[in-house]
Amino acid sequence: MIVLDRCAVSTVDEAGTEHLSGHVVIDGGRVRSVGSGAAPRPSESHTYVDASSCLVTPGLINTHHHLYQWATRGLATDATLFEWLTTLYPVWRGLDDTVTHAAASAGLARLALTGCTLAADHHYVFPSGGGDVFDALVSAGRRIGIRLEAIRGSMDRGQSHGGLPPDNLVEETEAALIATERAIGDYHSTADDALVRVAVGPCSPFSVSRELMTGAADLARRNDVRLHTHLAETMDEEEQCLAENGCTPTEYAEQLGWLGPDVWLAHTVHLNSGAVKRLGATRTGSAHCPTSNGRLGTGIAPVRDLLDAGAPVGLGVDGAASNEDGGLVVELRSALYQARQRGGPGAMDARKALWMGTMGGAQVLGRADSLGSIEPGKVADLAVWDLSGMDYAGIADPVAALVLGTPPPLKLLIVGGEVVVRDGVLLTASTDELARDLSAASAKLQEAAR
Ligand SMILES: Nc1nc2[nH]c(O)nc2c(=O)[nH]1
Repeated sequence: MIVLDRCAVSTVDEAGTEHLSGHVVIDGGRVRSVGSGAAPRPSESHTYVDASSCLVTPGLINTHHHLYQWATRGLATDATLFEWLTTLYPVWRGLDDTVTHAAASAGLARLALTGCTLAADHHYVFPSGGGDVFDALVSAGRRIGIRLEAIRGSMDRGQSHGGLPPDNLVEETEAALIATERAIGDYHSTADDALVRVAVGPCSPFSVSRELMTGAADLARRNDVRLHTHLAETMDEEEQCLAENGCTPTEYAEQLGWLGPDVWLAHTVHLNSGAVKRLGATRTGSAHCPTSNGRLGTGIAPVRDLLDAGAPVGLGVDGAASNEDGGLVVELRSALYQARQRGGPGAMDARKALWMGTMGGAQVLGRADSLGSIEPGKVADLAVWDLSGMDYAGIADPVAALVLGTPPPLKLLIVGGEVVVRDGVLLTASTDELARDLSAASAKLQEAAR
């Protein structure tokens, strides 16, 4: 049992309940109580934490990532998405299970250290001869100790079929579907506090055939798991889709059965008003990736419009090859700034940004019944932000300090009642070791690409 006392609490519950001086009691991996004033002292043995000068929020939820890309940061820094991908595909050809494990471990560590308790990772590169890279990803998740939505991605449309990736990087359609179903059987858990869930994720319309898109949707629905892909990220994609299919990417997705409450789409930058309405009406989720969209110069997603239309929207860090920082908390501020650049100062406030990074993400990943807010009975995934010190001195509103101020260090990161980060230090792995393995993995990939 853990008692967090004398802290500000932003519960992110339906009513937006906050306590300027309050407490949270955690028992058996769940929230036992949350409220104002001093914590009731339990009679059972417990760990007492004086969390004054801290803000407790739900753990942040990252709805889109490509963890393997930690091994290829800093390349093609001034390119469009298609130029960036065609530069990186040959490097990713060298990916294997050792590189994936090192990259994913470092990426998950960075996420944990920036407040993330659940990360969705879209792994879509499976080079022949690379060993079991999906297994390496899941094992990295277990090592670092945050929850993982492991998305078994795929590509089957190489250049000889009009796709963007080289032929030597794509899988056969049927083989990709069989491997995806195997990943679900091996790793998916339906428990409401599951540490690992599996979703189905053909990569993007320009790297996946129509057959794989529809086959993946059938497979996911047969197995009752979620569906994920990239959509409407650039105008290049839209132009290609119009030329090939005579419709926009959103219309194409709908034709293939790819809108619905069990689907979430990464980026959704280029949406016309009809597309926004369809995503809202079908409750299709969006993973909004503001930093990556800025790094690749793809545009500003219509997040305010999507929320107003009733579509769930969460935040995504995206792969570290298009977001070298790789941290999650800073995405709260990026999302707020981008919404305001598009829609003016009333388009988003700090609390809505925090909502997107927590409850919005839980909705997008279909886990809002157990995660995303601090309420009795819910799973105890919490970030305890340390707002002591000069950087936060005198900022009256702790939520504004979190979203608009310097990204704060963590006093604690708690996943299902287990402490993963204490006083800014990751407890589950040595960051020196992670850095050493990551450097070796990056060098190995770049060497292989020469
Ligand atoms: N930002 C990204 N967009 C993508 N589209 C695609 O097909 N792959 C990617 C990717 O890795 N990052």
